[in-house]
Amino acid sequence: MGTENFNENGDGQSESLYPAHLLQNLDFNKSPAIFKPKISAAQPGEDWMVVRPLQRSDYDKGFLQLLGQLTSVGNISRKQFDERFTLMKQAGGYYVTVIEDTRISKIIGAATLTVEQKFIHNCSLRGRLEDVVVNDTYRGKQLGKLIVVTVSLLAQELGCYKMSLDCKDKLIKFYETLGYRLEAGNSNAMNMRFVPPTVVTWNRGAIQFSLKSKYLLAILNKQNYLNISVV
Ligand SMILES: CC(=O)SCCNC(=O)CCNC(=O)[C@H](O)C(C)(C)COP(=O)(O)OP(=O)(O)OC[C@H]1O[C@@H](n2cnc3c(N)ncnc32)[C@H](O)[C@@H]1OP(=O)(O)O
Repeated sequence: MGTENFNENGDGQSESLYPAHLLQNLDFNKSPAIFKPKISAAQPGEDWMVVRPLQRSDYDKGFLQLLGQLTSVGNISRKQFDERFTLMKQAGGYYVTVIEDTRISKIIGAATLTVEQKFIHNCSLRGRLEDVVVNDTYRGKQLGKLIVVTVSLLAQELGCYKMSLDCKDKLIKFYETLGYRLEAGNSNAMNMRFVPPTVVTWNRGAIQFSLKSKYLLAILNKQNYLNISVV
């Protein structure tokens, strides 16, 4: 994906992360998920609801606050959001997808498909499902299923040979109804957590040093350049 604008309204505000038309022809009959009543990304069942790619203007539509119902997000400025949006778009492979309640211009559901480029399996593509969340006042109305099936079908459409996810045990049943399987001998998620860099400020007369990496500090300490420790 290049740096095309994907600004389908031409208003400068609705620049999309990826082309919105990719969601219009997804065949929901390919999914084992049961929707009662039947809905799809193109026809989500309510005229005030739209399933679409993340847009730059979603900073003002509560997208980050919605992610806050999933995990800690931090205090992200508009500039930070803009920069991350631009980097994701330039890199390609990021399909952050949202559901908007257009009556109140609020993002009420989200899920991300990331597509990895591989050498294995004949230079294949692998999809990963990340950051699935539905606003708590809209849960239990099929929106979780809708957003997950949307990005899963998108992964298939883009040519991924498989799609993987990590989830809490209590959500295994939810994902099984959507076609995901625990594979015997191949269903362990392992993590290595990295401690965020420690900022240490060192005052020497009028001069102030700030070191952001405890590893750099450790090296300097070892060489006797500094005699301070990480707190
Ligand atoms: C890969 C990842 O990102 S994992 C992280 C998942 N996200 C979270 O945990 C964030 C907090 N939770 C949520 O946002 C929501 O509860 C979601 C996204 C998990 C589900 O959204 P909803 O809109 O409520 O789901 P939806 O209405 O489509 O429910 C589908 C089915 O799953 C079941 N289900 C939904 N949530 C849960 C849950 N937490 N535990 C068990 N079953 C659940 C529902 O009972 C429903 O079953 P049914 O079809 O038999 O009636």
